[in-house]
Amino acid sequence: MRSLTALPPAVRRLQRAAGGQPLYDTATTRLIEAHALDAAPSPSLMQRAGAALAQLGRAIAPHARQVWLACGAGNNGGDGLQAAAAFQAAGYATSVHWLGDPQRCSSDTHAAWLAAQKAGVRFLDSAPPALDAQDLAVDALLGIGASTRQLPPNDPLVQLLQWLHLCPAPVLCADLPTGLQADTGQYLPGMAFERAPRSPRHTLSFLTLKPGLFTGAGRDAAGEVWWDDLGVDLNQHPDHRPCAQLGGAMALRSRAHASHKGSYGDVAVIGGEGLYLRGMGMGGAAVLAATAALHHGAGRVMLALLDEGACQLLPQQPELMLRQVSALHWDQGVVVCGCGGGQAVAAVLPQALEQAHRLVLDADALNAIATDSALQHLLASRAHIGLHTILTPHPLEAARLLGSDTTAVQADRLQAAHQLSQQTSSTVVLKGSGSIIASPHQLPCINGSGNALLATAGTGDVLAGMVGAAWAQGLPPHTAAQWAVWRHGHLAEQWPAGQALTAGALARCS
Ligand SMILES: NC(=O)C1=CN([C@@H]2O[C@H](COP(=O)(O)OP(=O)(O)OC[C@H]3O[C@@H](n4cnc5c(N)ncnc54)[C@H](O)[C@@H]3O)[C@@H](O)[C@H]2O)[C@@H](O)CC1
Ligand SMILES: [K+]
Repeated sequence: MRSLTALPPAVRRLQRAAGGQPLYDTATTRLIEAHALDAAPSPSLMQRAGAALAQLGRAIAPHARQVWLACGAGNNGGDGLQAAAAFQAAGYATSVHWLGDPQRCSSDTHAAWLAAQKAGVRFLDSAPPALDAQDLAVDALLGIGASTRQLPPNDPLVQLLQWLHLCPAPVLCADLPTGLQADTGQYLPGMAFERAPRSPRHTLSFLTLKPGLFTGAGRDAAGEVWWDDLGVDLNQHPDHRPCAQLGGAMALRSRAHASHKGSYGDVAVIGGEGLYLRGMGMGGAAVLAATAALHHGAGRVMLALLDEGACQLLPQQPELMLRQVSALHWDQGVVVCGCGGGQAVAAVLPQALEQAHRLVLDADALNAIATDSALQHLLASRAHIGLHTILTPHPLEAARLLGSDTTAVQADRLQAAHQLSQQTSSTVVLKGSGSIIASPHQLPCINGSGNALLATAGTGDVLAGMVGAAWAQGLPPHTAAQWAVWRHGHLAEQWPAGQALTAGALARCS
């Protein structure tokens, strides 16, 4: 049994329920650190970081006999050395690989090196001790000071990283997993492994929470994320502005007894290219979006299939009202356009872009807009005439709209979502691990829920329907997107073990 009662109040396990936590980029974290260091705190920030690592380490691995710490040459390594002194003082057999040099390190790290020596920590220069699953390893090689450089395969840092990767004991990362970039959630070149690590990961982030822990490769790299502000007030200076916030649990408003279907808005889904057009029926995607909108609380859901009236009734979901596009009321409710729209959706987009008051654009609608400058102009003009739009691209769709490529989008997901939001004056949901929600003039949000069960066909259509449902029920667009993305991920997290997640089942979940 893990006991977390020994943790000091400043060390907080990040609960998914704690949405709204501010996230800070490296430049701002450095500013906060500099202001804090100016006050010459005692104990020093590094001593606090080391003590917090040791305390969390003891909670993660309460039956550890041995603790091994891989410490780099910079201050991240200094945090590790302070932790080593604390582990040794607490009675653990503690050993360290340190890549630093007492003649060349910072004064804080020098003090940490002296503390570790005084405590009796063993300094190693050959293989690490044989650890088992009860023991603990600490990654204190690189933190926010990591920079791109070419390391030869026999470089000691590369070797230590490999040992950490193959280590059977859980690994506690000091501040950041080594090589993960704090601002983007991408690994530095040469620092990523193809296979998942052998043991669980925890990360204790110091001073601030960093966006890179929650998006891109960050969630896999960091494992469970913890945070210690080291006793520093992050709000002490107006320049300490977060770059994003972490999205968490949200609830829709409770329903008044005296309400009716009109109180919860309409969603109209347009999509589902017919089989006759190119031999590929895509009605399922539109049905999934509409079903999800229905099961997530929209008062009424209309479905306009782009199949020339081939489908006349949906016996499996009779609540969905079939409509022709010409019969839709563009000024009412929310229009979700694009799911399974194929090539047929291009024909309805001019009208949707010009007339739909609240428009969610997904999938093929985004692809059609990316290749048509007239549609791009219509999209960008919507905000100027009081019409609102939410885009739900995956990285490739975002790349097409931005005229870039997936690698560039993934290299800085926050920036890509921000740029697309500015370019289109829309709320953007950039999907993927750690989905980003960005809107003009709002702090972006990184969603904290979800798992790889969602990596199956149709889950994006379900999300588009859920966004539409939340928006139709009266949430503002940014909040509606946040709610839907969080809920979508949360449902996947709650999915019964051993049961396959299908988009159809997800759409019916609420
Ligand atoms: N100064 C302090 O008192 C505090 C420091 N803190 C820690 O300090 C860290 C930042 O320290 P630093 O600025 O020294 O940076 P790091 O310790 O993260 O990294 C810098 C060191 O790594 C080397 N390095 C960088 N990129 C490399 C690469 N690709 N391959 C090999 N070596 C590389 C540099 O030459 C330098 O020696 C934070 O992440 C945090 O862990 C925090 O605990 C707050 C308190
Ligand atoms: K680290």
